[in-house]
Amino acid sequence: MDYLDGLNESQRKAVEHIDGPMMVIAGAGSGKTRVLTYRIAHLLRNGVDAFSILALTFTNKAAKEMKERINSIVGGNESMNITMGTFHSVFARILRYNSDKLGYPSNFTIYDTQDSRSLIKAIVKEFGLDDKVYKPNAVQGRISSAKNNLISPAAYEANVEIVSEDRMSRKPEIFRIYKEYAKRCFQAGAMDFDDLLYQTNVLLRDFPEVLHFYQQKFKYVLVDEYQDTNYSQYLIVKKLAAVYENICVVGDDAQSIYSFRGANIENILNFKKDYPDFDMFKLEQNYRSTSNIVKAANSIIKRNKDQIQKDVWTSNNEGGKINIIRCLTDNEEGRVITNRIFDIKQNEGADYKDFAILYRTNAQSRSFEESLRKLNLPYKIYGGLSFYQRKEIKDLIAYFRLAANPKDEEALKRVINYPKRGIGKTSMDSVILAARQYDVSIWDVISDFHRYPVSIGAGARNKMAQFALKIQSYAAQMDTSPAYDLANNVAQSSGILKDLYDDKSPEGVTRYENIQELLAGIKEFSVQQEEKDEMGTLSDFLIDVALLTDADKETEEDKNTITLMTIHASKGLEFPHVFIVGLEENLFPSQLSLTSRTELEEERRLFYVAVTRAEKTCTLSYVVSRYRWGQLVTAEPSRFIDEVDKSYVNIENDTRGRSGGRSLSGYQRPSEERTKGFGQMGTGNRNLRPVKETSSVSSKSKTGGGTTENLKVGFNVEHARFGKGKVTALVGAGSDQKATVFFPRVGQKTLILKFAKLTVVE
Ligand SMILES: Nc1ncnc2c1ncn2[C@@H]1O[C@H](COP(=O)(O)OP(=O)(O)OP(=O)(O)O)[C@@H](O)[C@H]1O
Ligand SMILES: [Mg+2]
Repeated sequence: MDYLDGLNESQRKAVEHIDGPMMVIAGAGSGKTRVLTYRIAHLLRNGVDAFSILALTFTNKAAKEMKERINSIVGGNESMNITMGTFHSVFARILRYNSDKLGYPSNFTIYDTQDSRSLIKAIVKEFGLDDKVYKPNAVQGRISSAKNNLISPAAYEANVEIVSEDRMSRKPEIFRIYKEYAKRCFQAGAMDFDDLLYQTNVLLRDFPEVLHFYQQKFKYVLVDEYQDTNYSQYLIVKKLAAVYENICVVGDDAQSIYSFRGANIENILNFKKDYPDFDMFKLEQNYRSTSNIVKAANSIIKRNKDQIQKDVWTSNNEGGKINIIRCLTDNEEGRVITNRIFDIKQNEGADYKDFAILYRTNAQSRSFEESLRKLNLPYKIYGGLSFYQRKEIKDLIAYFRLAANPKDEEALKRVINYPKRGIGKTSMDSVILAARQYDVSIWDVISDFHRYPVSIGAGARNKMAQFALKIQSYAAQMDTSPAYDLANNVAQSSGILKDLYDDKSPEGVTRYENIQELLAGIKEFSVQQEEKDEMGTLSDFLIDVALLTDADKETEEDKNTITLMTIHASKGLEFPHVFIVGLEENLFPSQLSLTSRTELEEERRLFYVAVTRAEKTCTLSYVVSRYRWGQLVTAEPSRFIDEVDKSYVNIENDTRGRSGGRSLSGYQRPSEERTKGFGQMGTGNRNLRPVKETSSVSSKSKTGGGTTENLKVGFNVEHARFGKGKVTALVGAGSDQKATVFFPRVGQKTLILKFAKLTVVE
């Protein structure tokens, strides 16, 4: 079969467009990413050299999948030679080849968000500023936004408008912090995430021969998720495509959700200005979702004023309605959703990987983790505290970073006295102070006390010098040893492995195992590199690690697991069954977004993104009270629930007015103890109108003793064969209502109430 047969008429036209600028703006699930993939395959089929293609994707995982798909269409492994990945990972590599021009070492460090924050914190402290006013987060946001708009420290300081904005927000010293921050990153041979784009712009601006080289190399440029590019990214793409103008961008203005990171929807409008003769393609048929989901999503997004008109339709089945579940607490939400997943899996033979739980903030994952773990269901959390952010992993990686770039100050400060080698804080403070006075990096001082004398005790000085020697010996092996050999050597001789091995507490054992896992990962990296006939240094490995996006952190055994992630990270992905949780005012939409229409519209786009991830079923949930910031707060259902057209919605367990005195049974949840007087559930139910009345349990299911009428999650029940148990979830209504019950004797069962002989017991 011809590969073009896998496309509809409009998609095919877009794919067959080879030369000249083009743009596809189309709704979710309409095949934009598919068009991009097929278009690359089509280019290759038409004799375009793989080396001349640059494709920018939202995650590295998406790039990997795209390559596999291209290979399956074209045959062979030509896709290996395409430059493809996220903006950050593609340009980090380009910067590595050219770093000397910018005065950076080729093994420059990439500072993660935590590194940046700790550096900002240190600067605020050194400047004697109040860190309650100059909060690292806020300052970092400001610096990041400056960089993404290509505003240098000098330009920042000279910009009257910006400086007066800072003054208005009572942070007039940000320009000084920015300047010092940029200087210190440079001294440390480090770039933060924004620098990867900022410095690429500097490189292409100040070195015409470099620009020329890449313009000639990348004759075809393709960008997915174009609506979320920021100014810095826009300009890179514009410069690279300036000669051949073979540029293809695909996106959906209705899914622009990264404006807080400087993403600029105007880039879509700029495209029209930059390439007046561009060809525009529209895709309107959605292939992903049931028609109920597509229609519900349309009804959400049409409330936004700022959008390009689109008509998305589908010929897929109608499917079920969007379910809305109300829970009392976040813990109950965890249980109910988990049980629902369990049921769908049992009844439909779905795989774990068919399910996604999407939330607004990472902190919401806890209750789901707990209940998934209880039921022993495999899951994977993307984002949040990932493997690479664990202390022991960061410690060992800090050694790797130093081996690649000894000037990396954040890494140096982290491990100069770990494992303990008797270098105290006072000596370190003196060294840091001296480094500032000599205007060099800490590394310069400790590796050459003759040149940079510091008045500290001889003992401390010796220990620091020994540490420097150790790092130098690692650094010497960087370019000659395969990643795994050096990593293993560092893990042993730094003393980290021994330190963790000696700790026999369960946590210590886990940490030791984590280090082994990291080493195993590096081993795998080394083997893969060898297969490509490359050595693969530890510093190559570090780039891969530093630029993993939230959706990338997946290992082999993660493949068939339930996905937990933020909506932001879910962009571009699809799952048969999607649960969007925590639909409450001040959480989603987020409290911070309630001050302006544009911000509220961005939250609504986020909601649209979430709903359009679903293929077969989409479930929304909200709770009446939730623990936030260590306190129980009463929540109101999100306005977004109300905004979905009622014809596509099924409100499931609306139990208003029926909660009576039996709302919370004794052992239902520990939260009850935490919340005396928490009895007025339903008060938060403000805007919700039940679509259909649901009776909790058919009263005909009376059996023997207590009846199961008004059965609720948390009730103790007894079953003739299974014995005593506890209700963990209720699903459906009327004669179809089912209860999931955990029986200590036999495990969990889902029972149809009209058949099951259940008795409520105290
Ligand atoms: N012509 C087609 N025939 C069959 N399946 C298709 C066709 N076009 C797209 N699909 C499928 O529909 C789903 C959505 O496509 P794709 O992910 O490319 O959409 P998208 O527009 O990029 O979505 P998003 O806006 O969420 O990024 C995918 O599973 C894709 O394989
Ligand atoms: Mg896509």
